[in-house]
Amino acid sequence: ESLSVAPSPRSPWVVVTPFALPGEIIRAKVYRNSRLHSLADLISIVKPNSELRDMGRVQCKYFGECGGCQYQMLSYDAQLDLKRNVIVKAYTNFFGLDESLLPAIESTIASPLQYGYRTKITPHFDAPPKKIRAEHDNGAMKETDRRPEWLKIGFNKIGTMKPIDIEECPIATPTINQKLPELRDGIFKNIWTYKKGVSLLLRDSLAITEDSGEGTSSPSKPDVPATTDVDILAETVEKHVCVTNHKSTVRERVGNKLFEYPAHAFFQNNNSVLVPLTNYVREAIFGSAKVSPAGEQLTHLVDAYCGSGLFSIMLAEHFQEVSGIELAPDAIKFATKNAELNGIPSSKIQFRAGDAVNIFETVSHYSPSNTVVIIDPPRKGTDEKFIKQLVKFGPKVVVYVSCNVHTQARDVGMILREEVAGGGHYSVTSLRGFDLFPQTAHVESVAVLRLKNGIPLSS
Ligand SMILES: C[S@@+](CC[C@H](N)C(=O)[O-])C[C@H]1O[C@@H](n2cnc3c(N)ncnc32)[C@H](O)[C@@H]1O
Repeated sequence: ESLSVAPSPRSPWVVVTPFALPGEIIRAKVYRNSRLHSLADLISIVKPNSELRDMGRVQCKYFGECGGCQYQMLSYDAQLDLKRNVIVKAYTNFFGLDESLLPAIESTIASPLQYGYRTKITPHFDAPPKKIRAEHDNGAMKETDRRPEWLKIGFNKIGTMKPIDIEECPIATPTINQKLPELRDGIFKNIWTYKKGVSLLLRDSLAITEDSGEGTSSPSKPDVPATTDVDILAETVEKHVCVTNHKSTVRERVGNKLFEYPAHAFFQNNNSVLVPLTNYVREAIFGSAKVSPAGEQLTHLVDAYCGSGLFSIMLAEHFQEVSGIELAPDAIKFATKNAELNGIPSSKIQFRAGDAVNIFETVSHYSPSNTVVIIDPPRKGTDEKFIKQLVKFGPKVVVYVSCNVHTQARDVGMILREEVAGGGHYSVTSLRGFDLFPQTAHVESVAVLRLKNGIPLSS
């Protein structure tokens, strides 16, 4: 979205318009007025910012209409720069402390895939409108295998809650795009059976074959218990399939590890960036030479908001003991299963279902000065209760991974303000974006905090 400020003598007034870039002169039509700002549709670009905009880069036929990927006219480097600015602005507005307490915000780390990366999409459609259903029920309408004009299966039109029809999604993986037409055809054929709108699910998964235990696979009975089996799987089973049933199991490979999770549950949506992301977190903790800065001995890991165990399992080999916590019980079952799947003994890694704040009771035997806590909460961020417990525990290193840099900036500010029980404060030692969502305005942000004695705070 672009922000245009109405010229004086008007009172401060901002017009929010999608798809416009800094420095452009645009013609826009206001469709809604709110307090201190209006929302507008872009009608035309009177003077483009030709340094930034190149419409030849756009790869999606729905660009400008679909609310999804607004950055396609930008070079990838410009997208990464803009995302860095989002982090700078979020910390300027929400950190709540002096910005001199922050390190230089480094350049955003690129995604290896910039299209064809999304492993999950959820197109949706509305049920037949009443009038049309009445016509159908009266027998006044012919059955058809083709999509009726009123039926749109796709993503919301920008600025609305109504879907536009989407036949392909260039940011989704090829496996998902191959499945989409078949799924859409099934809906055309059965549209009169839908009384309500439906959100579809398409997830890219590695095939789980007979050999690898499909059908027998259950959280309590791991289908691939030993590391050697994982290696065999790596060579033999890398066929991708598209999972559409919310209750099915999805399997993904991240580096030399395998992860399974229920199709309806959370998993990071860009597989291509997960090795760079988890390597980055490892290096942020231990230093690039795997030598911990200034004689730190980091032997214990706490993974708060652990989902199905991505960070715990990817980093387990670098720690003596790992403990994860997550609210969703089925994600925890899969995290435990994933540890087994990758040959990590239960004596070393444990996962618990519960609110993240409860983890500090269960790791009271961990020595804080040897402990790293990873926090990866949902968009709303973490909360004061968790932060108070975190600081009371006082781990040596905190890595805060976030898909919402605004709540992250607020939470990091809160952590820095608290004084640790044994004295000292946290300081941010690195802050940088990760591009999990190329072509879109979203950015993942990773902040690394270390406990220092006697760091002065200015607010
Ligand atoms: C952004 S996801 C991160 C998951 C995992 N770290 C990963 O990378 O796959 C956030 C997770 O936090 C979980 N969650 C939400 N609220 C929570 C809470 N109060 N305590 C613990 N986990 C929570 C969600 O179920 C979700 O799995």
